[in-house]
Amino acid sequence: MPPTSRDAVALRGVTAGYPRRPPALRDITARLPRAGRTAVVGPNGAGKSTLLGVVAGVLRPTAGSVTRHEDAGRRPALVVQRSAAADALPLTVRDAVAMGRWAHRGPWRPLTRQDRAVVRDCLDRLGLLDLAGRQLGELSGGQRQRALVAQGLAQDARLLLLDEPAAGVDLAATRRISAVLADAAERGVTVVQATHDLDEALRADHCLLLADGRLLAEGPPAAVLTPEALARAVGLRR
Ligand SMILES: Nc1ncnc2c1ncn2[C@@H]1O[C@H](COP(=O)(O)OP(=O)(O)OP(=O)(O)O)[C@@H](O)[C@H]1O
Repeated sequence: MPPTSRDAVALRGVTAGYPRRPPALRDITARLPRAGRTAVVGPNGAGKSTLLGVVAGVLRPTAGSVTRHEDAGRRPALVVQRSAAADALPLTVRDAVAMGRWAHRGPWRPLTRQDRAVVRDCLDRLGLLDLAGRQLGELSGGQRQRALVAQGLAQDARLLLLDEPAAGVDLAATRRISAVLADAAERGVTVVQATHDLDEALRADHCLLLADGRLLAEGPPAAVLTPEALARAVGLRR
C-alpha cells in the first residue's frame, strides 16, 4: 500500500548514506502508520539505523523525500544505542532522563514541577527509580539501555524512534520495554524500532524488512517475516 497522509511518515524513493560510501539506503518507498508500532528488521548493515536517522531528520536523503505528517513543531525523539560519549559524562540516571525534557524547556533550564513528574514517571515505567541517583557510566549495559529508553520517552514526542532498544537487555527488561512501547503507541505515539528480535517484531503493527539498503517487504509483521523472506534477507536465498 503506498504512503498516504493518514500515515505519520511517508518515505518516497529515499536514497541516503554517508560521504564517500555507496548508498546505505536505496530507493525506499514505505509508510510508518500513525499511533502504532513499526518494526524495522534486517541483517547487520541492512540500513536500519540509517533509516531511523533519515526519518528523524538527522540524515538528509540524497534523493527522494521524507514527509512527517504530524510534527506540529515537535521534534521526533531518537533513541540510539549507548554511546561511549554519553557514558563518560558525569550524569546520574535522573539527569540523563531529565535531559529528555530539554526538547520542551531548552538546555540547562530549570525543570518545572510537571517536567519532574514526567521524569519520575519515565523512571518508574522503566523500573529505574532505585537507580535514579546512580552515575550513568556505572550502570550495566542493560540498565543503561533502559535509561536511554526512559530519556526518549521523557521527550514526549509524537514520533519515537529507537535503535535496538532491547540490545543486551535481559528478558524481564525486554518485556518491560516492549510493554512501555505498546503503551506509548496506545496513547497515540508513532513508535518505530529497529530490532533483531523477531518475537518483538511480530508484536508490532507494521514491519519493514530491509536487506542491503533495499526494502524487501513491508506490511503486517506475520506477512512480512516469512521464512522465505528472512532467508532472502540474509542472502541464503535469491
Ligand atoms: N557513520 C557511518 N559512516 C559510514 N558508513 C556508515 C556509517 N554508519 C553506517 N554506515 C554504513 O551504512 C550501511 C548501513 O548501516 P546501518 O548502521 O544503517 O545498518 P543496520 O541495519 O542498522 O546494522 P546493524 O544491525 O549492524 O545495527 C553499512 O554498510 C554501514 O557500514
